[in-house]
Amino acid sequence: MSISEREQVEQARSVRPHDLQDLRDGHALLASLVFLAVCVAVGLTGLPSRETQLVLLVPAVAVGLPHGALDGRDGKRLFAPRYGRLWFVPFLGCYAALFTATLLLWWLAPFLALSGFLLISLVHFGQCDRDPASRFPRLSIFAHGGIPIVLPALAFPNEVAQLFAWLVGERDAATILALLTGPVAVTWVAALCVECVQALLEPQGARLGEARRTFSATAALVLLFATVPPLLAFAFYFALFHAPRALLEATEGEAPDPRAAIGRELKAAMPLSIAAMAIGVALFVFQQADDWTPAVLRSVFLLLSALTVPHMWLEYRLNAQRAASLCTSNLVRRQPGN
Ligand SMILES: CC1=C(/C=C/C(C)=C/C=C/C(C)=C/C=C/C=C(C)/C=C/C=C(C)/C=C/C2=C(C)CCCC2(C)C)C(C)(C)CCC1
Repeated sequence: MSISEREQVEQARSVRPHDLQDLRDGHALLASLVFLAVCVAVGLTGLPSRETQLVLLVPAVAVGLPHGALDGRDGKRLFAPRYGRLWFVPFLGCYAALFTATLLLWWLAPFLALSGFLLISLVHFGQCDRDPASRFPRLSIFAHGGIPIVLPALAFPNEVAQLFAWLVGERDAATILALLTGPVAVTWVAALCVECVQALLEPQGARLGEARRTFSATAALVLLFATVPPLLAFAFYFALFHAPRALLEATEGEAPDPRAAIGRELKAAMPLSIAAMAIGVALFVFQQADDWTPAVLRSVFLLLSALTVPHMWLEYRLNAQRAASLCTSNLVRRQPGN
C-alpha cells in the first residue's frame, strides 16, 4: 500500500465508527428475522427434498464467494512490500499449492480431508461469529463455530450421515459422525452453555448491549440449524450471515462510508469470484457419479475446502504482519525523544 493509500485508510478508521456498528447491528437483525421466517416456512410446508436444498445451495455459495475473493487484495498487501510489482507470483504460487494439496488430500485420505475441513471450518466460522468481548476468546470461537458444524449433525444425524457418505464413503462417514455427535458435541454444548451464561450475567455497562446482540443472533442461528435441514440451513447461513459479516469486517476502515468501501471491494472481487466459480464447474465435470446430487455436493464442498485452506493461511499471515508492525510502532514510540 502506498503512503497516500495508507493515510486514507488511517483517516477512514477514525471516521464514523457508528455507521459500521449500525450496519453490523442492522445486518444481524435482518438476518435473524429471515432465519426465523425460514424456520416457520419449513415448519408449515415440511422438510424440503435433498435435491431442492442442493439447488438452493449452489447460488448461496456463489453469493458468498466474493468475500473470499478479497484474498487477491490481501495478497497484494502481504507480498507487495517485499516483491513489488511481482507480488502476484509468490501469492498465486502459495495459493495454488495449498489449493492443490487440499484437493489431493480429498483424493488420497478422505477421512483426514473431511475431519480437517470440519475442524478448520469450525475455527473459521467461530472467529467470525464469536462474541468479541467474551472473557474466554477460544471458548467463544468453539461455541459459535460449532453451531453450523456440530448442531446439524445432532439435529439431523441421518441426513448428515448420507451427505458425509457422498463425500468420503459410508465407513469414514460413520466414524466422523460418531466423533462429531459424541465427544465433540458434549464439549461444544458445555462451551455454548458457558458462553450463554457469561453473556447473560455480564454486569451493566457498554459490554451488555454487545453481549445481548451477539446472544440474540446466536439464538436465531441455533434455531435455524436445529430445525432446518443441514444443506438449506447452511445455504442461508453462508449467504446471509457469514459472507456479509466477513465482508463488513474485511472492509472496515477502508473508506469514510463503509457502504462505498463494500461496493468498491465487491466490484474488485468479481473476476476472482468468477474464476472460482469456473473451478467449481470444472470439479463438477470431473466427478464420476451416476446421479447429479452427490456430484454437486462433492464439487461444492471440495471447492469450499480447497479455497478455505489458502484463505485461512492468508488471514493468519496478515494477522501476524499486523501484530509485528504494531509491535514495531510501539517500540518506536517508546524510544527516548519520541
Ligand atoms: C484469491 C484467488 C482466488 C479466489 C479465491 C476465492 C474466491 C476464495 C473464496 C473463499 C471462500 C468463499 C471460502 C468459503 C469457506 C466455506 C467454508 C469454510 C464452508 C464450510 C462448510 C462445511 C464444513 C459444511 C459442513 C457440512 C456438510 C459437508 C454436510 C452438511 C452438514 C454440514 C453443513 C455440517 C482463485 C482461486 C480464483 C485464484 C487464486 C487467487
